[in-house]
Amino acid sequence: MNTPAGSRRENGTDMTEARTFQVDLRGLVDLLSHHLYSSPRVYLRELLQNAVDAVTARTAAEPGSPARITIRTGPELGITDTGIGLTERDVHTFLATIGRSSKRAAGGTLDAAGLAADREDLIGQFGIGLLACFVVADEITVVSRSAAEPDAPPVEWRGRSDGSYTLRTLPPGAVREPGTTVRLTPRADAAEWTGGDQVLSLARHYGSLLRHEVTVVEQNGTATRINRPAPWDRPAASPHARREALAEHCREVFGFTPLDTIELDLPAVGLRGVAHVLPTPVSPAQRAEHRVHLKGMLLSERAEGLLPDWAFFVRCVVDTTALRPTASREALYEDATLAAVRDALGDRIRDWLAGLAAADPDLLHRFLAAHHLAAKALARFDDDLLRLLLPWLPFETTDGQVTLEEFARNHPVIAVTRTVEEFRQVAPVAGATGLGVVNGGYTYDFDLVHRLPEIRPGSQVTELDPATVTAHLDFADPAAELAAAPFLAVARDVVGAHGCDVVLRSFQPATAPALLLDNREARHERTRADLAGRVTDGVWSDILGALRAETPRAQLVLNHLNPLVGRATGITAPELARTTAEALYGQALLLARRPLTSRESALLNRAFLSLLDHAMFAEGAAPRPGQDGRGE
Ligand SMILES: Nc1ncnc2c1ncn2[C@@H]1O[C@H](COP(=O)(O)OP(=O)(O)OP(=O)(O)O)[C@@H](O)[C@H]1O
Repeated sequence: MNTPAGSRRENGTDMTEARTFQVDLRGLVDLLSHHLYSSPRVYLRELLQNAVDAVTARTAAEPGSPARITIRTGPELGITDTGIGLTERDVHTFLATIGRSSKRAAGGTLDAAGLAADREDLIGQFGIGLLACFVVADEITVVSRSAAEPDAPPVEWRGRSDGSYTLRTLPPGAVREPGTTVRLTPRADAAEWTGGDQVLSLARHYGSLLRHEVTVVEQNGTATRINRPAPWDRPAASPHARREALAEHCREVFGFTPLDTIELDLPAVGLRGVAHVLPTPVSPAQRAEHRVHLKGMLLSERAEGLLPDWAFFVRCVVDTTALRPTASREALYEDATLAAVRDALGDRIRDWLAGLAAADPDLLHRFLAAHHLAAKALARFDDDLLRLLLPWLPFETTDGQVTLEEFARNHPVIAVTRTVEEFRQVAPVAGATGLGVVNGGYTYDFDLVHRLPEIRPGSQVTELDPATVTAHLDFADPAAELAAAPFLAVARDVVGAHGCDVVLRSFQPATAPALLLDNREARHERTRADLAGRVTDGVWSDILGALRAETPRAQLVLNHLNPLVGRATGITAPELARTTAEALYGQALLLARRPLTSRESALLNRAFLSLLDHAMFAEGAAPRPGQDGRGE
């Protein structure tokens, strides 16, 4: 029998032996570099972050103490801070224990070593950041002198990627100032991330908004300060100058000149920043990505979830103290705080929009020209915004692209189509008859138009159906109707097989021979009819048949004013009449711009070839085979 792991059997009793997990550091580093972090470059962010936290902890305990961070590049990379430093005991407890952090106690609260610094002010929390250095180096050296215990001897810790470390204390004078220097010699395969230029640009990338002084000193001695106050914290001579400065910042960060910049300030979560409004339309499907800093340090340039989905027309840069990072520190942790921040920022953007409607119609027009879709999405769920924005929102109508307010003034009854395709079919004809139709086929438009009577009492909105359009078309005169009767009978026979009725009317434009009034119900009806034809089961075919009797059918309206139709209604030869009816129906189908069924394609094909045949063998053309006069 197997002995359970961790227990031994001695003299018939179980002896349980406590063991400690062994951690293979190489495996852990591999995990971090390949599965947690998006790129080896994060090593610099982790080093900077530790330095920033150390300085924050010291200045909290000792206000006015030096607060400097210096990164030195060259064959060896070093980062020195004037922060809180470490004693020998701290090194064993925090630095050399993976997963232990001085910034968090076992229970998640502030650890004693967190000193006077509020947890809110520190960036680190997981106790794994330093491992990121092993992604670019095999050995890290940390030399530190504690500010909390200035009499404790300075210490030198050398940690290796195989998991071993050495620690020695240094003579008291070896490190003059409290603080810490971390040094590493990059591996040859990491040169790409550790060269002077690269370190400078990485430091700028991550640290541009850090609140303590950060300087990069290159091998040739050039010193560059990489951070300055956030653009929203910089003083400006006037509101105009401030707007200009924020627009310039947007160009630097995002590469576009914003239509406007909305300042963001949520003191409850220590959030400051800006939302830049995009000057051009953007697909709502495109994820809006924002630049998020946590306590100054860049978390992500592509953070999602900061704003509600509808706010896809802005790009934000924010710095916050209360949001939590994921362990990779490259995304925001989705929690109740993030949800509350998202709502609050959404409200702020909504207020900006409401402010425009009240105070800056010109800017509102420019905004809507680019982002009416977003505005419509928003207005649909927000009654106040609907009231504010509906008069300004453009819609496609039979009077062209106009606002609903304008359209409602000219049309007491507004008909709205459900699909773009329905609108395309009827718009030219309905427009000519004076019927006011709005294209409700675009996202949100159908719902919004239906809400018009709430905002504008007295206006009436109906859904457009084929019967409404035909009711607006003039009848052909009785004599013409009578003369066309034989052709119409043939046409009804041919087109009726496709679930479509045929009528003769007079309408403008006269250049249009026929109009196909079709809607979704009529199309479903055809599908049902098709199905009923195929279903042999008695009960089902009865049910489908009953349904068919009640649903509207499509209508082919032939235009009596059109010269071609005038000639067609005079055709007496039955074959040519059938082909002509098929061709007129086929052309109307094509104008409806919707996918054709296989039966409809076959009809078009047949009509086209028959007409070709007629044209080629008409009087004066080559005789048909078998009719070439040779009496075959
Ligand atoms: N420059 C420094 N000055 C003082 N202490 C430091 C410094 N760098 C690291 N430490 C100590 O080492 C500990 C571990 O650092 P590490 O970067 O691994 O984790 P962390 O910063 O606590 O958390 P995170 O994994 O979230 O970065 C820190 O909690 C801190 O006590």
